Amino acid sequence: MSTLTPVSSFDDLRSLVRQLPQPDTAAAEACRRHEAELTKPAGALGRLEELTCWLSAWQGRHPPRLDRVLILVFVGWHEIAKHKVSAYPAEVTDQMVLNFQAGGAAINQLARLAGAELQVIPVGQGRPAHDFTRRPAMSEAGCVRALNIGLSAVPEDIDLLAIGEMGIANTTAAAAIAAGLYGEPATAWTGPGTGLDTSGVAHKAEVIQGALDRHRAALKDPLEVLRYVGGRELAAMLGAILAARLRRVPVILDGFTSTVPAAVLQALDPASIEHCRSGHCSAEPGHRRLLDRIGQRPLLELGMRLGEASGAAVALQLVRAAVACHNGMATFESAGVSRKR
Ligand SMILES: Cc1cc2ncn([C@H]3O[C@H](COP(=O)(O)O)[C@@H](O)[C@H]3O)c2cc1C
Ligand SMILES: O=C(O)c1cccnc1
Repeated sequence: MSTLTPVSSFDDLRSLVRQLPQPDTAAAEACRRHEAELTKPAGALGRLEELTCWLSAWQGRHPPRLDRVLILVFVGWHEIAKHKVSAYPAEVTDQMVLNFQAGGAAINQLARLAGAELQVIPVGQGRPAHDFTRRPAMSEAGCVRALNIGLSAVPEDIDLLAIGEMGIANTTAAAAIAAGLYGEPATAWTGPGTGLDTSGVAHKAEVIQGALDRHRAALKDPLEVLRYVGGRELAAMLGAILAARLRRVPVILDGFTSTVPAAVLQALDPASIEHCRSGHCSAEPGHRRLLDRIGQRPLLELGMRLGEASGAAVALQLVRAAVACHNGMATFESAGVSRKR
């Protein structure tokens, strides 16, 4: 398998973003033409039809296929957790890694059901992202290491990738990045995460606002925002989304936290996340706001608020439904069905 060359600096990453491959418009066109021949009123499968042509465009083939689907869950640790910004204690992150390995987490069940391989990738275990109320969450070298973990995690022979995360307190980092990226107050992006009450959310927003105020001068550049107030699993997710683009692998995004790295990438180049679709809109209030900002319409809205790629994994069933119809249906001609009058 060919490997993508790791980046050695933020500038290196920026130059990768300037060389992004484009979708295969001929494959997408072949998909649209075939869609029109299938035994149904034109457009009757609604958004499922768009999904198949999106797959064709990025896979560069018609018909699209879903033989190998991969779910990557990046795990990160956060010193910011000590500010009581999560409803759960920091040790849950390690405990959940064991739970993933034992097959007991929600994503283990959903990945199996979706016919997807699941890989859980710890990012900087033993080296939590620093308390960003005091100093940057990561050095540039540390952030680059995390980006490279994501860049190298995407094989070239997969048909579809879903990404997700685990890391107690990472909705704090995600909200801080979103606020920093768009230059907005922390309150606009802060939510309950694992289940804070109203006063807990207010405290979380204060912690984030304090960090934004402290680092204000550094928050002019999207990658610096990620480095100052982010976390290692968020950087790795950005690397994986970028790797997928470079390999022309379509991506399903999960919740608020996994959509934030996509927004950072989009801030570097507005067209850089065209290979991504939002699997669902989570109950974390910042997610709807972020999806509007990056121009994505989620496939599902189920009130899920888990992370772990769980919403993306449920959405994979819709992608499978779309491909099953597109690749399995008869045409008007083959079935002898009359066309529109
Ligand atoms: C048992 C458990 C399993 C999880 N799986 C994902 N998360 C989710 O919750 C965390 C983010 O929320 P916050 O910022 O409020 O800590 C992340 O680990 C995320 O993946 C979980 C959280 C818990 C408690
Ligand atoms: O939307 C998310 O990504 C989310 C929400 C709550 C907890 N963890 C993740």
